[in-house]
Amino acid sequence: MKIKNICCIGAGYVGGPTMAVIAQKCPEINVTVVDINEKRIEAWNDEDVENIPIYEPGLSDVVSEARGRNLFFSTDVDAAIDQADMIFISVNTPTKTYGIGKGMAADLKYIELCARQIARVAKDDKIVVEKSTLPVRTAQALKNILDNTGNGVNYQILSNPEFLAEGTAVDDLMDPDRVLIGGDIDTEEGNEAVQALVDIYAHWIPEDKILTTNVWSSELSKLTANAFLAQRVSSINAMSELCEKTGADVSEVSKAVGMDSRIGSKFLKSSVGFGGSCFQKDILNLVYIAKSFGLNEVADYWHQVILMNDHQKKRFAANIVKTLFNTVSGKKIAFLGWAFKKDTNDTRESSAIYVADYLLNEQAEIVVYDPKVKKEQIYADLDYLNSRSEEENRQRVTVVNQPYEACQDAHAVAVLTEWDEFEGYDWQKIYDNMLKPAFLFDGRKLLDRKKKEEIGFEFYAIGS
Ligand SMILES: NC(=O)C1=CN([C@@H]2O[C@H](COP(=O)(O)OP(=O)(O)OC[C@H]3O[C@@H](n4cnc5c(N)ncnc54)[C@H](O)[C@@H]3O)[C@@H](O)[C@H]2O)C=CC1
Ligand SMILES: O=C(O)[C@H]1O[C@H](OP(=O)(O)OP(=O)(O)OC[C@H]2O[C@@H](n3ccc(=O)[nH]c3=O)[C@H](O)[C@@H]2O)[C@H](O)[C@@H](O)[C@@H]1O
Repeated sequence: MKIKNICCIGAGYVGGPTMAVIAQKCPEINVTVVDINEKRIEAWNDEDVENIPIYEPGLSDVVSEARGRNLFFSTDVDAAIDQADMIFISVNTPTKTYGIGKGMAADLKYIELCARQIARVAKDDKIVVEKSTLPVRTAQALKNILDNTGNGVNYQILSNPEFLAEGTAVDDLMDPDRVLIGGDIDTEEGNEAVQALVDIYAHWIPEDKILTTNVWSSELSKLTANAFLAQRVSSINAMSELCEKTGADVSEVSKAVGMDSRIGSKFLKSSVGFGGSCFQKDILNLVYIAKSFGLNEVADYWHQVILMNDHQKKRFAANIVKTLFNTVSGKKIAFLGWAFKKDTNDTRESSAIYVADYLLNEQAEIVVYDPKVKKEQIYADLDYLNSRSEEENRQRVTVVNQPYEACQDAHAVAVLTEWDEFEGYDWQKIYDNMLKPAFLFDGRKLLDRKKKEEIGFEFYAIGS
C-alpha cells in the first residue's frame, strides 16, 4: 500500500516538526497538518519562516523547503481527513484537571474528539496513527469509537510514539535512535498498515532502526521510556543534595558513575528539577494506570520520581531565601532563563515557574530574562497557578529583553535554564551592578564556580 496523502491533527511541538521532516524526506507524499487553533496555523503559514510558532534549531529550513510544495498547514480539519490515506493524531494529552483521575490520569477528550471527527468524515478506509503519548490500550478505545460511529469503512490503528526531545527535535527526527511502530501484526491488514508506515520512515531511516511490535507494547514503551529518563534525573538530583552535605561534587559523581557502560553517561545532569510538558504527566499517567490495576507498589515506585522532582525545585527556592538572611521580602531576584531547557521557547512545567511562585510567596520582586520566551507567556504561566491576582503577578514580576538590565541592582541572580549564552556574559559587569553581597545561584551547574568566586560572588550551585 502506497501512502499519497497524510493528515496530521495537531500542529504543536510534535505534529509540526514531525510532519515537516516527513514532508521534506518524502516529496511524493502530500502532508497536511491541521489544527483548530487558527493563530497557530496562521503562524505556521507566516511568509517569514522565522515566525513559525515553534522555535527549534534547524526547523525553519526544513519548513521553508517543504512548505507549499507538499507540506500544508490548515484549519480545515474535515477536508484533510477526507483526503488522507493515513491520519496521525498528534493532539495534546494533558493531565486531567477534573473528575475521576484528576491530577493523575491523561485527559483523552481531545483524542476522542479526533476519533469522532474522523469517524464522521471518513468515506474510505484509513490508517489512523497514534502519535500522541497515550495510556496503554487507548487504541482499543479509538477502534471502538471509529467502528461504532463511522460510515462502515475499515480502520487500522497504529501506535507510533514520538521520542524527540525539544531543542533537538530536528536532529532527533533526522537521526532517531529508533522508530517504534505498533500494529495489529497478527493480521494481514494490520501488517500491511504497519508496512505502509515503515515505508515512509524508510525514506531516511535504516530499517534496522525501525522496530515493529504489537500495539500495546508500543503504547507502553513510550510511557516506560519517559519514566526511565525522568527517573535518571531524579536519581542524580537525589544525590545532588547528598553531595551538598558531604563535599562531593555531583558533576564528578555523574561522570564517575556514567563511565560505567552499564549505566551510561547521558541524562545524568543534576538540575533544579526536570520540566517540560511530558515527564510529569506521563509518569502520573503511569502511576494511575498501575493503581487502576491494583499495582500499588509499582505506582508508589514511579510516583517517587515526581516527589523527588518537586523536592528539588522547592529546596532550590528555599535555599535562596535561607541564604539571603532568611528573607527575600522586597528583594530583587534576577532570573536568567524561564524555558524548561535550553534551545526551546517552551515553558510548560518549567522549574522556573515553581521557583518564582515560591519566591513570590516570600514577597520577592522578580526580574526575568530569557532569550526566547515572550513576556505574555511568563505571565500566563504564573497566572495559571492561581497563587495570586494577575495584577499582582504583573506588579511583582518584570520581564526584560536584556540580561544586564535583569541583573542591575539585584540582590541575587538565579540561573534557571542552561542557555549557552549565560556563561559568556560579562560577569564582572553583572557583579559590579548588583547589590552586595552579590549572590549567584546556579540551578543548572552551568557556570564556572572558581571564576565567579574570584570576581566576588557568593556562589551556590546545585550539587556542590
Ligand atoms: N512536546 C514534546 O516534546 C513531545 C510530546 N509528545 C506527545 O505528543 C502529543 C502532543 O504534544 P505537543 O505537540 O507538545 O502538544 P501541543 O499542545 O503543542 O499541540 C497539540 C495541538 O493539538 C491541537 N488540537 C487539540 N485538539 C484538536 C482537535 N480536536 N482538532 C485539531 N487540533 C486539535 C491543539 O490546538 C494544539 O495546537 C502529546 O500527547 C505529548 O505527550 C511526545 C513526544 C515529545
Ligand atoms: O515525550 C516527550 O515529551 C519527550 O520528553 C523528553 O524530552 P523533553 O521533555 O523535550 O526534553 P528533555 O531533554 O528530556 O528534558 C526534560 C527535562 O529534564 C531536564 N534534564 C534532562 C537531562 C538531564 O540530565 N538533566 C535534566 O535536568 C531538562 O532540563 C528538562 O527540564 C524526552 O527526552 C523525549 O525522548 C520525549 O519524546
